[in-house]
Amino acid sequence: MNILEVNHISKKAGRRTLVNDISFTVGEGDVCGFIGPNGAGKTTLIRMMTGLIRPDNGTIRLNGFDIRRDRIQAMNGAGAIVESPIFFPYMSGRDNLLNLAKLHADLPKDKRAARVEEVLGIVGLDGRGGDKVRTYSLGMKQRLGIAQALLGNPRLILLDEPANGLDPMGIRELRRLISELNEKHGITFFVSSHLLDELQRVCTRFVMIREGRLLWQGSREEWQRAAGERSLEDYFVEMMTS
Ligand SMILES: Nc1ncnc2c1ncn2[C@@H]1O[C@H](COP(=O)(O)OP(=O)(O)OP(=O)(O)O)[C@@H](O)[C@H]1O
Repeated sequence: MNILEVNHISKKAGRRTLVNDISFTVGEGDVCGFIGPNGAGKTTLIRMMTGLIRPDNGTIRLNGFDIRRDRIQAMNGAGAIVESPIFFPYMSGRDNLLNLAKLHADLPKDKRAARVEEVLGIVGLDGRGGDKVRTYSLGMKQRLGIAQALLGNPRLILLDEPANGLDPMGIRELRRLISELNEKHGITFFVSSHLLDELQRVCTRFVMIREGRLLWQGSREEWQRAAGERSLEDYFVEMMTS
């Protein structure tokens, strides 16, 4: 089953076309890398996928629900970090999550605290849940962001440039967390990134865009067949410049 379907999506800002008739699908259980150079339209597309902005044309379905017509149901099964997650720095990670848990109508009041402990444990922040967020490293803030995305028990998580600004250790932890959530909890991921090497290690599928247009989509195996001996990075640069 396709957990994410993007059908003929276009978006203009004034006369400028930011996204031009893009279609692709992501199957349940995939970790899909979303690749494109700066300004390709990745953030614009992810913002449309989460219903933050409206496309001019086309439809987007999350878990089978149209994000425009049935946003609540569509986002019910999805979690997202689109801009850097914003937390109150003077509150603990745990209290931030308890606060955000109130937004999940399907999480009853008496289950909130247990769910918060559970997601803190999943992202490896259980030992630091009581510390104020301002004492967290960027990597810990990213993990707290993922914990927030996990609160509603999503089947799909969308991440826009989650590795931005992270050091190599932070990137490795993030990669491990994505793999673990995918393998142990069956969560599908759609992750935009410039870090091709990182994506190559974790992704089962790729969607590539340039100047608002779809350039390539396919599985890791198809990608490897096409790239041959070349590294993902070399092949990417070749496709982007051809
Ligand atoms: N509201 C807007 N009005 C005009 N132009 C915009 C608007 N939003 C985005 N753009 C432009 O659209 C293009 C695509 O932007 P977008 O942020 O989606 O790209 P991106 O692929 O996420 O890039 P990056 O990797 O640099 O974050 C950019 O050239 C950007 O300047």
